[in-house]
Amino acid sequence: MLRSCAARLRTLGASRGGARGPGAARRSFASEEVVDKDCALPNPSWSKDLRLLFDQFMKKCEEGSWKRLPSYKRSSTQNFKDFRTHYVDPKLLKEEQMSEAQLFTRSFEDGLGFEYVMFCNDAEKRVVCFFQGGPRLQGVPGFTHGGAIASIIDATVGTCAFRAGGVVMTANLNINYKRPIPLCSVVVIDGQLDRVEGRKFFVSCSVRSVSEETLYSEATSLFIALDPNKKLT
Ligand SMILES: CCCCCCCCCCCCCC(=O)SCCNC(=O)CCNC(=O)[C@H](O)C(C)(C)COP(=O)(O)OP(=O)(O)OC[C@H]1O[C@@H](n2cnc3c(N)ncnc32)[C@H](O)[C@@H]1OP(=O)(O)O
Repeated sequence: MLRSCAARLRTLGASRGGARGPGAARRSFASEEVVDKDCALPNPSWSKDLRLLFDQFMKKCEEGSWKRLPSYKRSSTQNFKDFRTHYVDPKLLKEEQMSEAQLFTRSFEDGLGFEYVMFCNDAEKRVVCFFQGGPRLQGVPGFTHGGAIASIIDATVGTCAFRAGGVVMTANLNINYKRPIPLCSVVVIDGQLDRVEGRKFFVSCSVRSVSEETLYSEATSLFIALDPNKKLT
């Protein structure tokens, strides 16, 4: 699996006209189309497994019960603009740093970090994420770092809570790591909103292999919908 992952990355580099120096990477990053690119679509680094799952669920979207969630390096939706003005103390915001800010799970070059796509089924209160962790997410040799797994779990269960409760933040995330995830393999994260108590959204998820034979991790979480009358800091 690792060899095919490295091979895919080599072709990716070639398809981009070879290696790029940091300047080139930053130049391409700075251009608007890169920042506004929908990252939740296939790119050359996606494995066959990830493309197959994507195609399967795109068919479900045509049937109407599921919806693919676009994903960007930076979110310019009104929700997040309100978030910043409403909840963040302007003294904490250093504009020059904020101009570089982007979603952590979208801050790696194609294929090196988090390759993923999420689909939601609001009727079932579910969000499913197909995740391929790249070579920059290594923990122990050959396996995905536990913090990277926690990040993609947080994003998946967080999106589940967000769809039900709007602007939420993670208050608690408990993960049981049952089996290590081989680096560059594809896993299925199935998030389910379990219950809502006022501003508290309880979401759980499983992380399984594509064949569903291996249960890698299980998690429970609590997200809190932000109180418009409370500052965060
Ligand atoms: C449109 C664009 C789409 C994009 C989609 C992207 C979606 C991404 C989604 C996001 C993905 C990434 C998300 C991230 O990565 S968010 C980043 C990580 N999280 C944080 O930094 C949050 C830090 N914590 C806080 O800011 C506050 O504690 C919050 C805001 C969470 C609550 O402070 P607030 O002052 O508002 O509320 P409260 O303290 O009155 O508590 C309220 C109730 O909750 C109960 N409680 C609180 N904490 C815990 C706990 N640990 N266990 C059990 N219970 C807890 C508490 O007892 C009370 O219960 P009750 O007395 O009412 O019964």
